[in-house]
Amino acid sequence: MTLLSIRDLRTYFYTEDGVVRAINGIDLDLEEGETLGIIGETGCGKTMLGLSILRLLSENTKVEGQVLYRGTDLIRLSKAQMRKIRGKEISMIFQNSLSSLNPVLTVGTQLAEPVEMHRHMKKQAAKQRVIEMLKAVKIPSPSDRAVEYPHEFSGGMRQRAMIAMGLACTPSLIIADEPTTGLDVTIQAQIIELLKEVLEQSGASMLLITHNLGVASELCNSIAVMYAGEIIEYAGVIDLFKNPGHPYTRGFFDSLPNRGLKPMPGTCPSMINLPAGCKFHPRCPHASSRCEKEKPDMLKVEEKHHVRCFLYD
Ligand SMILES: Nc1ncnc2c1ncn2[C@@H]1O[C@H](COP(=O)(O)OP(=O)(O)OP(=O)(O)O)[C@@H](O)[C@H]1O
Ligand code: NI
Repeated sequence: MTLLSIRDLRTYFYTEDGVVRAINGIDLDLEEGETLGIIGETGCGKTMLGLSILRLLSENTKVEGQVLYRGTDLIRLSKAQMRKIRGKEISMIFQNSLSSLNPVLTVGTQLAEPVEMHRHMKKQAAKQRVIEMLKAVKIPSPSDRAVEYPHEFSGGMRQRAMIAMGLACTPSLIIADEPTTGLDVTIQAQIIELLKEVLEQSGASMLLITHNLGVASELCNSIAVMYAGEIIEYAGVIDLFKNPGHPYTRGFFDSLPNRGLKPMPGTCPSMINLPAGCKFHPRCPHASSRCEKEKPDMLKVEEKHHVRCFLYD
């Protein structure tokens, strides 16, 4: 069953400098129980995609298209209806756990909040649930830790607490934005193991936003590669690593430390002045005059492997 269907999603910011086109027509399907990775260079719109799905954007933003969650278009829900979905049906685990947690509230109080709100639990029951949650993410002495403040937690423990918060109301979909970034390698591995375990136990689907390909390969079934607010390649995880099709994906892989550290020439285009045609053409070693004028569709190179590039036309 398809849990989430995104159709022609577009997210624009209206700024003094002009319109920032952060998401430019994204189509994606996420199946029940699937983990889909969203990868790409910094600034390509990964976080904006997550925030657009949950409608966590500021007033100067316009979101167009459809985000169908179990057939309901989230874009068209009222703010009150959206609040009922957020945290309960779909939750988000953010990049920086220190800035996402409130420094003046204990970890336990913060974890209890969504439980009390969505599950209508009384204070005492919610407290019990918080301790269970901390236990589930393997935080030692959970009842002692629940009364501590975020700064008393180490980075790894805080990220565990964030995951616990994301799971508090047993959501069907978790959007995790760089859940291991900033943690040292050993802790990173522990958090990946923990995410694997919780996904297996809960059966939840996950949209995993990351530029860490190691993390993506450990957790994802399939991967969508983003460039300048578009998906330019989509494939099963093994297929993508074996046969990256888009010149951007290949360049991105080659630029990584474990794959040669060969820097890709140029930078991501400004989202205010996007190039015509294929948005990657100014940086592409294979660009032809067609690429300057025409935007390629997603072309099928193999079963479940699509690439937005005329090389496959
Ligand atoms: N509030 C805002 N107003 C205007 N532009 C914004 C705003 N927030 C983000 N942007 C722009 O939207 C684009 C996409 O940003 P986004 O944060 O989604 O990138 P990202 O892929 O998540 O990058 P990173 O890997 O660094 O987290 C960027 O060009 C950014 O400058
Ligand atoms: Ni981001």
